[in-house]
Amino acid sequence: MKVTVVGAGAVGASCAEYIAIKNFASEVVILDIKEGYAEGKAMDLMQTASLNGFDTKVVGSTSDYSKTAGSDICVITSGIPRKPGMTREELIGINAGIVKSVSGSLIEHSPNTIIIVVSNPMDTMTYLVHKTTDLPKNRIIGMGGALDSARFKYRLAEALEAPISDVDGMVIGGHSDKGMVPLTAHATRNSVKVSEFLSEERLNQVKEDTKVGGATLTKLLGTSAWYAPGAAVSGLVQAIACDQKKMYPCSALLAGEYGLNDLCIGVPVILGRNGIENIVEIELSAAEKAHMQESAEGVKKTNGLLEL
Ligand SMILES: NC(=O)C1=CN([C@@H]2O[C@H](COP(=O)(O)OP(=O)(O)OC[C@H]3O[C@@H](n4cnc5c(N)ncnc54)[C@H](O)[C@@H]3O)[C@@H](O)[C@H]2O)C=CC1
Ligand SMILES: O=C([O-])CC(=O)C(=O)O
Repeated sequence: MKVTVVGAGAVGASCAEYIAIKNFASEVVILDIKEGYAEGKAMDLMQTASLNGFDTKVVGSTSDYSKTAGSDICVITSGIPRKPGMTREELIGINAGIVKSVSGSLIEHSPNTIIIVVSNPMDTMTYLVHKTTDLPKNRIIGMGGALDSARFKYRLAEALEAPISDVDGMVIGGHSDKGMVPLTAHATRNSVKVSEFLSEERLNQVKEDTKVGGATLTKLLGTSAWYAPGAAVSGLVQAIACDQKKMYPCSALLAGEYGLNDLCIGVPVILGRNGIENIVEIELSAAEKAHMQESAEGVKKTNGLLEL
């Protein structure tokens, strides 16, 4: 199992590290345009192999896509992150060009690959890859919901004063400050609805804190987060590589599911060796449906800025 990660920055390096530590891939190639940067990150990571007990070979490459040839899974993290006060949507001008050229180069060397898009604005960048490549739709996946759901569980556990392992919950919708739809009515603590323990007001606070999870960290760090994004990507990569058939909310191209068409947005999917093996349609309340519709309108507005 060969995995390529484009972008050796904060998220790319974190994701490569988690994939290597989990020890399910034979090779991880990290590629960046900054001379020597990916080679340096790869060497540093390889020097953790004996300490962390993994056999995955980590290779760095400066813009040489021949090293990525035959990758089963490619992750795109190349592009600029936001700074405090910015929205993810503001990154489209620079990141669209990067994601388009990177996905083309990856597919040229790995025509059978599955692509996971991370660069922001992620739902629109995922749509861009669908529109500008010939890959079948099950092989283009956007990562956002897995991260947003992890943040939702963190906030739920905080409110419940419970260990995170007691908590389950999912976030669907667009990966944006306003577009996320945390499914509070479905969230549970050991299969008991969290609404049995938390007031509507507290649950609304959890929802709002979840939606601005990325912005909160960007304000604290001066740039956007990397540990949880890297861990979330590695979870998706492992689900595909190990054919786990796990359900994650991912940005998928919709054709009628959830009453939505011709956009990529976060919905629950089953991930296995073929990428998105199924889109799961769950029953939403009237309020959740309305929020999902509003979220889709936001994503479509950003998609409209693409020069296709
Ligand atoms: N979808 C999600 O949940 C998340 C998305 N992100 C997004 O991921 C992206 C990366 O974030 P960071 O790693 O923090 O940024 P970073 O600035 O640390 O790293 C980005 C790397 O991409 C490289 N790069 C730029 N153009 C390239 C090209 N054409 N080919 C190869 N490499 C290229 C840069 O040299 C840099 O090393 C940002 O757009 C950020 O908004 C970040 C966190 C979560
Ligand atoms: O907040 C950002 O810009 C990066 C990101 O998507 C996240 O951490 O959720």
